[in-house]
Amino acid sequence: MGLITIDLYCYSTLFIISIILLIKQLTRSSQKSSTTSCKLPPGPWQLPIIGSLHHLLTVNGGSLPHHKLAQLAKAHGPLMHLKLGQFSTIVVSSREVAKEIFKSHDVCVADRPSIASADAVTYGAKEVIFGRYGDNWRQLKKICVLELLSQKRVQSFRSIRENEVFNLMLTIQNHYSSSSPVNITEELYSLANNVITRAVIGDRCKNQKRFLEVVEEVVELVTGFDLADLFPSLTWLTWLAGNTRKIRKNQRELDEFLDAILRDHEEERHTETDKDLVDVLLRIKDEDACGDLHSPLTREGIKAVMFDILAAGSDTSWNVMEWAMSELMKNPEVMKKVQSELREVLQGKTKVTEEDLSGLKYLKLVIKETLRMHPPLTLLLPRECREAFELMGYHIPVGTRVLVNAWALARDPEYWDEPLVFKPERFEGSGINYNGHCFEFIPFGAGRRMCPGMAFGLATIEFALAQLLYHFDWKLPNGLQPQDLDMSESFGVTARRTSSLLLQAIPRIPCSSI
Ligand code: HEM
Repeated sequence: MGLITIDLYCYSTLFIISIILLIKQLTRSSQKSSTTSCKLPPGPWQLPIIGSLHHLLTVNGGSLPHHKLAQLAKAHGPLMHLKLGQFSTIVVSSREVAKEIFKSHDVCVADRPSIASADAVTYGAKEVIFGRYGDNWRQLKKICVLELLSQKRVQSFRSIRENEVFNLMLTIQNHYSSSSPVNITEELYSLANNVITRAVIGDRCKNQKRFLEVVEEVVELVTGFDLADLFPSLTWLTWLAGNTRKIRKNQRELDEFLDAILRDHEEERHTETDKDLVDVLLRIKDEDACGDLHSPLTREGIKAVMFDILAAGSDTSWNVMEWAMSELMKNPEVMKKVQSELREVLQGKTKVTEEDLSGLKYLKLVIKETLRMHPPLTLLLPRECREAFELMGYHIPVGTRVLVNAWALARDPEYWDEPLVFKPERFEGSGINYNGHCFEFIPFGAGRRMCPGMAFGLATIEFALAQLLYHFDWKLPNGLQPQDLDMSESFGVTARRTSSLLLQAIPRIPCSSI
């Protein structure tokens, strides 16, 4: 779900592409692009073939696309036009432009671009994340919102969260006994993966470890608008990069896993109760005997949705928990305040349940502030314009890609006091929430394509952080000081930490099984 991954080695490839495309362009010089006569938004200067791509390249590969785009927006404005490879793209970097686009033109930008690698692994985008806007997508989104990820369903997975978080507490306790630091990055990754996997497929997967590896490998391959995705007409480039082969191989393996899981569920469904999300999907498929669904839910459709939820649900939650722990280590006074709240509210309880969380106001502010400074999907997910429209006096033609720099919006000094300081108090009584209407803060997106998994994600994040901070005190290992903690981020599926977070845990309140 990330975007542009471009490294130095790309320069030479870009040069070759430029030559080939230049020849193509010269031979077609009589054909005029329909967009050239339109008044497009301003943007940085473009090269004839590669467009604006060179503006995103850096000599040392240091700056990330959302950082670069934020810098460019300072020079060219909050509505900026770039040509990324073969695609005309607008980049939104202000609250006002985001509001205009999501409030007045959301339906025009409700499509996702067609990305060959994503289509391959999602059975032709027969799902929610990459699905083209239309009846099939609307039906699946409704199933997601009302059935798979509703508040009630999220509640029903409470015992999974309680059980997995308890296992995490035991693992950390064991690290203390062996006096080795905890690799909190790895532990939170496993936690997020286990919770989502059990919710989607239950405990019924043979060789679950390999299954999750395949899901991760596939996600990494489809994330990027790498060169092959940016120049889709150059099929040889995809071949050269080896992407097609890798994707085909992974897709086959992924499909075998998903198919076996689905078959097991089909064979074992004797009860009326849905044990996991695959059961829910099978029930909806069976109920279609009444013909309620606009288009029947197929086996492929179910497998595509299973992949969607596994892919979207794990890295995002993991990422937020990891950054929250990092920011708390960097800001000891915030750590002290959140731990005092937890210990005051929970009053020595050794068994913490989700019901105990309602009084944890400051913890919720800490999570909000983490999502402000570190939205996992820094540029949301790319949209594509399906109907031309006018925006701020500019013409936005059909087919234009739309990127919203949520990371830049949440760090803009025009909307935020001391935006680079981790200050959860800023949200106290502010009325700024996650609902996609406060456009300076949209970590879950906005409009029709907004995230349907917010309740699911927040439930895991809140419960895990509460327990980590309540049962243990935390120290940086080897005498490292908070100001020395490396907070650099790398661009991938989500904007994660570059280095793993290693911490020393000191048990404070004993933890017993629920
Ligand atoms: C803190 C955790 C999460 C964050 C910050 C997050 C953020 C996002 C964002 C920014 C988008 C794109 C919205 C847009 O294009 O406007 C998105 C889409 C999506 N997310 Fe999440 N997400 C999180 C957790 C989850 C979870 C746990 C699930 C599922 C269990 C999930 C499922 C989805 C799906 C299916 C979409 C595609 C929606 C569509 O295209 O209509 N997300 N998410």
